[in-house]
Amino acid sequence: MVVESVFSSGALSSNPALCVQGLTVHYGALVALSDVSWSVSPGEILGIIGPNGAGKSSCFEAVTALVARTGTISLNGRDVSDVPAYDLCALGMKRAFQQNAFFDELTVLDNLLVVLGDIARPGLFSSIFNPIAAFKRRQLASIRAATILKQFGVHEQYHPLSPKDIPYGVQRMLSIALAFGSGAKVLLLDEPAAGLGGEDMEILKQILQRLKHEGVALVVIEHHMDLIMSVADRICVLNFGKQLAYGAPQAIQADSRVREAYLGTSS
Ligand SMILES: Nc1ncnc2c1ncn2[C@@H]1O[C@H](COP(=O)(O)OP(=O)(O)OP(=O)(O)O)[C@@H](O)[C@H]1O
Repeated sequence: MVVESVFSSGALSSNPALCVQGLTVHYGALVALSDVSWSVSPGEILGIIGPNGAGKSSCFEAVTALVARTGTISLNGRDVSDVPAYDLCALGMKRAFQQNAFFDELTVLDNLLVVLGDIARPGLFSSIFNPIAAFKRRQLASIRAATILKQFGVHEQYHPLSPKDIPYGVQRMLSIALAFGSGAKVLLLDEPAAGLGGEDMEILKQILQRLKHEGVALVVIEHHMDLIMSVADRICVLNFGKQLAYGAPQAIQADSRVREAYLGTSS
């Protein structure tokens, strides 16, 4: 048995925000994920790493109920294994995807107002019968949306633009802001650093650390080793759909099985 039991090693958090146990995903005959278990507590960052095709995104697909899977998933102590994807969001589990997806015909600010939904929308009745109140509500929502965007490094000059017209690095931050929306207890980020340069990488790092300090439980799939090793509290390493290792970043970096999986050599 290659995988050390995460239960016996005491590595599973005692009071997790999100806990997955025995997660298994099949795509037809292909076993994309096999018996994977990890957890993350409020104010923690769990990194998920592994070579291409290791099953990292499938892990998120499974956790967010977007593919058929077996295993159990609990959110703040509640078994949500049978809860559909749209209800998981209402329970505080949010996710940003590997590819950016925006409403390009709307401004950056309006993209977030759409996500904020009821908070921003005055409603037909109030728009017709109380337009001033509706206008004020919309104004307050815009101020709130602008504040959230700035917290994610999307500065004011980008708010009136279409997302397609802002720099790629800012688009990645916008993706995270849209996923987070009005708040999240658990935030799943799929390769947030993909394609980012030095300065954007530093901004991303600060965003992750801020969310962590605010008590959000973060699960981050990442290929960028310097980033994930510097911010994560624990790392789960996947290889060919199996959990190869699970532990503190230092232990993972020293693990010869991990080096072999990445480099084909344990030296
Ligand atoms: N919808 C699907 N149908 C069939 N096979 C799939 C599907 N999605 C993923 N796979 C396969 O499942 C395996 C795991 O894929 P997955 O995308 O989860 O890996 P990954 O670790 O996220 O890879 P990457 O780092 O390249 O994004 C791969 O062999 C992939 O080809």
